[in-house]
Amino acid sequence: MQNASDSSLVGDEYEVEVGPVAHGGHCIARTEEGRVLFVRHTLPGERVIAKVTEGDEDSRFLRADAVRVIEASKDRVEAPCPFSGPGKCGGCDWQHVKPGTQRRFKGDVIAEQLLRLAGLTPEEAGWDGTVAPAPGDKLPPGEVPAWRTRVQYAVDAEGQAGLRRHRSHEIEPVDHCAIAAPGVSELGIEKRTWPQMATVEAIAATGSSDRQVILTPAPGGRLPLVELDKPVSVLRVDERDGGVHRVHGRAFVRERADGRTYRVGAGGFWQVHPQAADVLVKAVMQGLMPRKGEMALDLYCGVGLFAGAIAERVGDRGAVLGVESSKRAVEDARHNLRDLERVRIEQGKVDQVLPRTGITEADLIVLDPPRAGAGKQTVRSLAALGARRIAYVACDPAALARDLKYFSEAGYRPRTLRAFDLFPMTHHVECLAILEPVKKDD
Ligand SMILES: C[S@@+](CC[C@H](N)C(=O)[O-])C[C@H]1O[C@@H](n2cnc3c(N)ncnc32)[C@H](O)[C@@H]1O
Repeated sequence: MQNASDSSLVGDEYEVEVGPVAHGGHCIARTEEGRVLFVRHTLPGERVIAKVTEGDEDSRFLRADAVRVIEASKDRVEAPCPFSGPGKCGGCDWQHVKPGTQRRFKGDVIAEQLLRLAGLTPEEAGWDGTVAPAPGDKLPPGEVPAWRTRVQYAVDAEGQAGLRRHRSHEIEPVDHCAIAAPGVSELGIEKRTWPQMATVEAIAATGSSDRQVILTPAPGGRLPLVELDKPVSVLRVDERDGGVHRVHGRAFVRERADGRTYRVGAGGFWQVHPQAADVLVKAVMQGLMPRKGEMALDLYCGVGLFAGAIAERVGDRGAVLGVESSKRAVEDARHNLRDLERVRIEQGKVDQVLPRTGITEADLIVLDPPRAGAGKQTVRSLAALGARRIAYVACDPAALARDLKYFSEAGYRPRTLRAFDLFPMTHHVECLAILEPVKKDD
């Protein structure tokens, strides 16, 4: 993002020694005058020329790209993707870093957030400090896990699909995304033009051959006749109300996890890494250890992933209540779990639905909120239900740490914490905290 003010420092260059990794895919450095820089495309310990990309004289910190490396870290590699680098595609943050070191960086960020926002050391959080790769993602040097089963391409004025540059509306033209799953790459979105379109989202389901393309026309744009080499369903986003409508084929894709098939309608949430749903279900079940006859809540339940897994385990005498705000996802969840009689799905926001249900206690709770986390009020009302264990699935370690602090104030502490690298090459990381009530004599 260019800063146009008179005091803009965009374009200025500083030679700096690079400090630690910070949350967001950059490292911290200071200029000789003491200005704080968030520098991308570098690693801790490097000496680089950092060119300012955002900020002015009055900014608390400046954003910058390392445009020249003077002293390289031993953990630096040549980025396997030619579209990665200063000013290019903004999708990946760590292409230039060895995969094991990427995971170490993510671990450093989690540790820093836990300490700063929750006052927890790794030991106190029940975490061994590691970030586990997804099964199959440990590859020979130079090879990149092709994990993105959902890719949103932006389309330029000529109808060419590309990927957005970092913090920008500008588009980097690409002929292939290195981290796109094979099912997405095979659709060849980059190989044809998309006149009058603003974005094209490609989805390749896991465990079924379903492929889907969701088109968003540019303002006033008309839908093109879409003919791809592969069988694919096509949907379009209505620019007036944001609704997603079927053009041809199915209005959903079928995903598989934990031995069940889940229908996911357009725009509905499903984990992007093909192993993620299985990895998380397994870890949540290991952490909660559901018992026959227990009553569980699956909050922010999407299309019912954890509700389905828990319901199978608590059996006919148990019960599961799922809560989800998206109407479409609720329809899918009810359809997906229709064989499980003791599952009920309620539509609405967690903080509004829970009081309405009249539920005053639960044995187990899973919550998997969006990036912002659950927040103080919701955490308090969950703690009041007295669950013997709570599984908190988090895609943002900062939000997790904030909510862990609220849980601690409400009498829950982490029993274990695990972290998974379900977004290789990017700064994103998934965490799972299993919480339990603090005992009186603790
Ligand atoms: C990270 S997704 C998790 C979905 C599901 N647990 C899964 O793994 O597939 C978060 C979900 O929460 C829903 N959501 C967002 N805000 C919500 C709220 N305040 N109350 C209930 N659901 C919400 C979103 O629609 C989305 O489906």
